[in-house]
Amino acid sequence: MNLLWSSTFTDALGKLTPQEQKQVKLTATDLLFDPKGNGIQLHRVEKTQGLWTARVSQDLRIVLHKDGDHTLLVYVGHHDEAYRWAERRKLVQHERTGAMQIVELVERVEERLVYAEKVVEAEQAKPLPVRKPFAALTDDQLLDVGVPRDWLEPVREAPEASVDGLFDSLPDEAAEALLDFLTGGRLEDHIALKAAPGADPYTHPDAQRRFRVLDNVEELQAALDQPFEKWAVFLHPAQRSLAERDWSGPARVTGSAGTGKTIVALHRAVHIAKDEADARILLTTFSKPLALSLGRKFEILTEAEPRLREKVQVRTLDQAAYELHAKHFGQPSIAKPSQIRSAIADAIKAGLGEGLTPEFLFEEWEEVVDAWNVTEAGAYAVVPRIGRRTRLGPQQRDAAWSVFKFVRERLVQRGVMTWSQVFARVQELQEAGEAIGYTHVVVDEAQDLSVAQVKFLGAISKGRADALFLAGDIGQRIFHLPFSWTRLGLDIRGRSHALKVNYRTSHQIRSMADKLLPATIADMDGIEEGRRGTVSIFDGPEPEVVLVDAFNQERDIVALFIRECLDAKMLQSEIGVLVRGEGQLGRAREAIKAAGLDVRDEAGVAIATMHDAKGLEFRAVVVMACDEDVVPDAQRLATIGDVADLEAAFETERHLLYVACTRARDRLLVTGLEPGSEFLDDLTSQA
Ligand SMILES: Nc1ncnc2c1ncn2[C@@H]1O[C@H](COP(=O)(O)OP(=O)(O)OP(=O)(O)O)[C@@H](O)[C@H]1O
Repeated sequence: MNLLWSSTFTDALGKLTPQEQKQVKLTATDLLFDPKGNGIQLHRVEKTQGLWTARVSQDLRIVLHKDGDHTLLVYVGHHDEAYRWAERRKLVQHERTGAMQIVELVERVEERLVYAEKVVEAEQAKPLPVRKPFAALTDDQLLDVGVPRDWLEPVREAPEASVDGLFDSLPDEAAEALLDFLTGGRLEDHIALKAAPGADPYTHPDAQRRFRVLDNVEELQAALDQPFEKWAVFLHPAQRSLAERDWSGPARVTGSAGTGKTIVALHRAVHIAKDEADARILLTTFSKPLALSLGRKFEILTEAEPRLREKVQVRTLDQAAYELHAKHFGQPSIAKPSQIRSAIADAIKAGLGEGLTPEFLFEEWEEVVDAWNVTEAGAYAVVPRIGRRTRLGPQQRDAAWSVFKFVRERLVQRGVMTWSQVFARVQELQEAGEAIGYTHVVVDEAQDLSVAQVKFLGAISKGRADALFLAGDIGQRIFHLPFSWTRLGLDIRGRSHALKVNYRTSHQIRSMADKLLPATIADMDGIEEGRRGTVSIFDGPEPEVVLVDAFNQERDIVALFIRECLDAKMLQSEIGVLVRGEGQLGRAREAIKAAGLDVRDEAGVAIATMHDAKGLEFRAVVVMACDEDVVPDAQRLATIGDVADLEAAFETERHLLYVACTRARDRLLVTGLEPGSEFLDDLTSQA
């Protein structure tokens, strides 16, 4: 006997009070021990075959589906409402795909009446004919993407204005396919897998996104104990397949912001931990706040199986390299950027680096000399100056090298080393076959890896086919100039796959943010990432872009927006105000104060720079201070020493605005002073 639960049960449970949730937990646990429900009062739901209710308390009922070997928890709610829910649904195996679906009954009569009324009204007013976007689709086309047979006609008859309601009623796989079709995609890209005859309808990939088999009582209790996170259980088939595949080499999951790449990385780590007895996994990312957040999610995911935690370490990649260095060579003392700058300044004072600016030399050090760990003049003459397009003649190279030699000597004198040097030494360990303590590395936010980090990971990927799994979005690269991974020994060609369902951001906000980036972005290895064809799973209000003439006008508009969000029952902590840099944080604070709130309140409205916002999400976001000289950051662009690098830096500024806008779930407001950031023209374009 199998006990399963569905995502609809999870949603309904989340709406009950903690006290009610406890009562449900007791009854659900009883059902696990007694799936036949002998000791529990069960009642058949008269109008629907296979559905029953189980009594939790005088008022609460769990709705169950019982069929052969399976008992499925589908819903929970107060008596009348639970029955109403059950009477309007049935569970059926889809005739074409073989996936089990919860199908809403089509209320044909009622619909026809409403529709007829609309037609009459429409005739009276003589408006344009009603557009039905799916009218021409055949039964086969619709069945192939998982539309239930009962819904073929209602789908074809649905007027464009009512498609949102239609999508709410359809199984997710069908809704996603039709939504993509509506926005220019192809239904052929969504043809569902067909299960083998006689296969368990609950194990179909589309069924697994809504149903979960409970293996043991710990799993049920863990799921019921805490505010239940859907991502921990109900993966999209594409997410599950990437997390659980047997990869033949290093692999990468891509996808635009909010498509669940982090979720896949987490599930990948858990999958390896479950699958491989001797696995030692490093689950990592680039910043401490992101590593903390990854760690918290990992705890949630392993709630039912805490023993898996012994196999996984969550920390930043720098921290992991630091620890390895400390263990094998002693604790490194890391050089600060200010030390490098002052060494360059001293070298110039000493007459070195003739004709080259300190800024150019610093960037050359960061992007080329240190990044590639170039230690000799000969190597500098041949190093691929990727990302640097200003050519250096032999004399300039010599002049530059004299500075870098000086800097290297200075670092040795001071007993400090750069991160690149730390990674290079740890990489040598790995290449020499020393056990570095990790069998697998799972990296989130991989678009922002440095050259030295990619080289190190490249060495790890040689160890075993499935040693390395990366998650990242090239469109969100905000820290480094682009470079080729393949040239550094990390080859993911043929193993990079994009996710297309956005779980975080409303359709309206995502569509607007997408306009900031081209439809396709290629990385330096020529791997193309198509960004179109992504669908959001929910709708929301249109985002707004407002430009004003004065700071106080902007402040008042933002304050009003925050008040509106609070009136709409959002918590303060669910609202974020994001700005380009430290210099604009004051504007954010003023707006929050003007909304009558305390800026020091830890649980208050969050304020962050766009860089720090990476990895965060809020129900409402204000991207503030998008002025002409702030986004892109005019000061930063002015200090770029290599003129040819300007273009690449300009792109990272665009990425930053994309990252900021895509932190929003339901509401987005973008503000600035007239004439505003040039990127806002793209954001508001009609294309
Ligand atoms: N299968 C799922 N079911 C429910 N929610 C999901 C699922 N996958 C992802 N989410 C939710 O969608 C949101 C975005 O997920 P996640 O942070 O993994 O996306 P991402 O692609 O890594 O985003 P970014 O590129 O902005 O870092 C999160 O709130 C996450 O919990």
